[in-house]
This record gives sequence, structure tokens and C-alpha cells, in this order.
Amino acid sequence: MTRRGVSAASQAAGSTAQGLRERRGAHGANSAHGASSAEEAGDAVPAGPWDEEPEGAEPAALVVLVSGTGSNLAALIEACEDPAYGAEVVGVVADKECAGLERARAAGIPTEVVALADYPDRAAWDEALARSVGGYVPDLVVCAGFMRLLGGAFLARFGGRVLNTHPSLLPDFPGAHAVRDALAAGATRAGATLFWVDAGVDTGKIIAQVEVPVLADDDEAALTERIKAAETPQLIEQIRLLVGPGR
Ligand SMILES: Nc1nc2c(c(=O)[nH]1)N[C@@H](CN(C=O)c1ccc(C(=O)N[C@@H](CCC(=O)O)C(=O)O)cc1)CN2
Ligand SMILES: NCC(=O)N[C@@H]1O[C@H](COP(=O)([O-])[O-])[C@@H](O)[C@H]1O
Repeated sequence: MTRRGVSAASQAAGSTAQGLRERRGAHGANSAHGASSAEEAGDAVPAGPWDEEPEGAEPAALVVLVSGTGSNLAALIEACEDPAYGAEVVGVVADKECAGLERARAAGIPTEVVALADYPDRAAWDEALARSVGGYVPDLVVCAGFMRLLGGAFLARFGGRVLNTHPSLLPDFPGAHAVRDALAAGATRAGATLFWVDAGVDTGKIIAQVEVPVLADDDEAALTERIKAAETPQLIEQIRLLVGPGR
């Protein structure tokens, strides 16, 4: 069977769409991490025409990066239960123990923690994160509440196929505290942005945005929940468009 890739839209956005060229290696879904994989060996499957969906294509492999609650991850796992969705969460990687990992384990999805504190410096952590994610041979990497900046080694390996969902209408309020910053600035509108991750902080090419109002009595928790209520369907739908038939 052939793996699905990412859409023509993603290529227009700068994605390399290398994922489909990779054969699932030693770290496929529900397998333990092994030492080698086709990707690590550079053993690539020849590229196919991205705009033709071969019959019986396997779902696109998603690795999701999380740091917190994992509500977007949970929605993605649920969406992937429908074979027509076209994707499978093959691994969930976090920078610390968190509820998102519990959600993944409950769904039988392999998980891993790659904690910054376990490495001598940021570069070593970034390389370890890339190795961990690479073990699952993802077509797409999805940051869903992942609160660490991805560095050069990670982006050299996965750049062009890393998505992030961010709780603001970028370019407004980039960074780790977007909702708090929007309230502090007196913003009257808020929202969520899905974009391709690049080396900057929330500067990557925007795929989609959804707007919600800021209400007079909003606190950070209330606005965060209103944003999530719009953000999650956007994330699910945009990934469906990226991986699904007719892309
Ligand atoms: N290279 C990139 N990596 C990531 C991006 C990105 O656009 N480029 N987006 C993020 C997530 N993100 C917001 O969307 C984000 C997360 C965290 C930070 C940040 O400053 N983190 C600090 C720690 C902050 C803290 O703990 O208070 C850190 O990494 O040390 C900025 C933006 C996914 N990664
Ligand atoms: N800068 C990144 C950032 O703030 N991401 C935000 O964290 C939340 C994660 O929620 P979840 O863990 O329940 O999916 C989401 O709202 C996401 O946009």
C-alpha cells in the first residue's frame, strides 16, 4: 500500500511533502522504538504524483507534539478513528509528563517524553526530539499545545511538514502567552491560527485562521475556551484537507 502525503496546498505553502517518500520504519504505530528505520538509512520510496490518490492508500502518519491538556490531540485521535479521514496518530511526543500523554496512552498510541532537563543544552534536546519523532516516520508533525521552540536540527529534518495551532490571530500575539497578551492589550477580537512552523516564533506561513470575539468580562480561562471551541474544528478540518482524498 502507498502512504498518503500532504496536499498540493501544502506544497504551495512550502511543504516538501517528503513524508510520502518515506517508508514506515521500525517505529510504526504500536511498535517499540528501534535503532534503525528506512528514514534514518535514507532508504526512500520514489516520489509519486501528489495529486493522485492511489487506491488503498494508507493513512498519513501524524506525530503530535504536546505539553499540556491535549484537547486538540483528543479531537484529532477521534477524527482519525474514521478511515475516511485519511490520517493516523502514530506517536505522541511531549517535553514533559502531561495530560495529553495520558490521552494518547488511553488510545493505545505510543508516547515518549523528551525533556529539556535531560540534555546538556538546547541543541542536544532538539536533536533528541528529532530522533524521537523521526522514529515514527511521520508524514506530518502537528504541534498541538507544544510549548517549546523547535530548533535547527528538528526543522532541518521535518521543516515544511510541521504544523502549529496557535491561539491568536497571527501576526498578533505570537509567543507562549498569546491569550493573556491579547487581554492585556485590550483586543476586541481573538482567534486561532494554523500555520507551517519555521525557524521564527509563530512567523510561519499561515494556512487558516478563525476569529472569535473577546467579551467584556473575559478572563484568560474563558477566552482560552472560546478560542479552543473554534480552533479544534479548524485543526481537524485543515488536516483532513491536507491528507485526504481530492487534495
Ligand atoms: N521554531 C518554532 N517552534 C515552535 C513554534 C514556531 O512558530 N516556531 N510554535 C510553537 C508553539 N508556540 C506557540 O505557538 C510557542 C511555544 C513556546 C514559546 C516559548 O517562548 N517557549 C519557551 C518557554 C516558554 C515558557 O515556558 O514560558 C521555550 O521554548 O523555552 C513560544 C512559542 C511550537 N514551536
Ligand atoms: N503557543 C502555543 C499555544 O499556546 N498553543 C495553544 O495551547 C492550547 C493547547 O490546548 P490543548 O493541550 O488542550 O490542545 C491550544 O489552544 C493551542 O493553541
